[in-house]
Amino acid sequence: MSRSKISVIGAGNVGATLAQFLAIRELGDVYLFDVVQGVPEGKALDIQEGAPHWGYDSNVVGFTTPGQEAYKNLEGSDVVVVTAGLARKPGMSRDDLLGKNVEIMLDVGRNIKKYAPDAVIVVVSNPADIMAYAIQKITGARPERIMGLGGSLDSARFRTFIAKELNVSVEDVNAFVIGGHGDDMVPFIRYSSVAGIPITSLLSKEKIDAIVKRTRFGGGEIVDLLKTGSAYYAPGVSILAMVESIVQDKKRVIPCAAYLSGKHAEHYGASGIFIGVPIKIGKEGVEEIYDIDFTQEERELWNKTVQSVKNNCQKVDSFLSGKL
Ligand SMILES: NC(=O)c1ccc[n+]([C@@H]2O[C@H](COP(=O)([O-])OP(=O)(O)OC[C@H]3O[C@@H](n4cnc5c(N)ncnc54)[C@H](O)[C@@H]3O)[C@@H](O)[C@H]2O)c1
Ligand SMILES: O=C(O)C[C@H](O)C(=O)O
Repeated sequence: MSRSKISVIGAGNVGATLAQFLAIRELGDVYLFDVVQGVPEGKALDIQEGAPHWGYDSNVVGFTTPGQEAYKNLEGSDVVVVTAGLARKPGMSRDDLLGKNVEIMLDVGRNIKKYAPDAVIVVVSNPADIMAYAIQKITGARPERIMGLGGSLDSARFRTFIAKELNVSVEDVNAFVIGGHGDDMVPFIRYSSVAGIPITSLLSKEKIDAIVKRTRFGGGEIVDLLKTGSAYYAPGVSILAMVESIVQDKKRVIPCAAYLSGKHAEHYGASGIFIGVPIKIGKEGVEEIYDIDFTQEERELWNKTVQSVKNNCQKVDSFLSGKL
């Protein structure tokens, strides 16, 4: 069996961390791209030289993109992960990155369209649901081939905080977060449990509210601590889980930003946008979307997050108008 080819565009904190995780797990050969001269080559070589200790045979190579010739190396990618773009600093929201990052998506997306039109695309650049929408418009790829990072990371945070509060293994905590990857994401309390026991019977309402709040602002908590950028270790492994499920066709069910149309659009009251919902991830990308029930209160939270994603998609539409 030939090795998978995984391309990572953006060799910054998230991209380089992911590249190393991919190599350590030997999920395929890793191709790293960035606009800053020498950075992708240097980081790829550095990761490659650790191989004897880790024991992996994955090839890790890097390419500087100005002049666009480098992008030819995207050809044959099974997966392309987009981590190129600005990260926020204290005082900023993810939405503040929209203007600059959508410009970067135009450059990146055009090259994916040209060289890797059949790849499954994982969009990480923020705001991720909105950048997934932009990448779909720019590449024209089938929406099922595109997913955005959000829930995989937010759920990992939610599970971590529940496990720490109860002093139990994270392995036994099941929980997920849906909606946009922004401050109005929806940590789903009713579907969260420890070894099948609902968290509502283990934790007080006050404790759960505090965990939900911390999860919603989990990205901002790290930004405030780091000061110079945003999280990358937990994002790296959250993307790794998605890529692993694609290249190994594992069919994992993970909440991610996926495109809603047809019966799912009707169920979720949101059509033609990417937003976090539980999906089955396999070789084909988004292989199934699960429609989950809402109580009245949950539906209100859901509608709020849908509205903010929709507003941002309109900004992308105006930006891309006349450019495609
Ligand atoms: N969706 C999520 O859950 C999630 C999680 C973490 C980070 N992010 C986002 O991922 C992005 C990257 O974060 P980071 O911490 O790695 O930032 P970073 O600044 O460390 O790295 C970004 C890299 O992108 C490169 N870049 C910029 N324009 C490019 C272009 N046109 N082509 C190729 N490369 C280009 C930069 O040179 C830089 O190396 C940010 O937008 C951040 O907000 C999203
Ligand atoms: O918070 C950010 O800006 C980065 C990322 O979306 C995160 O949740 O860590």
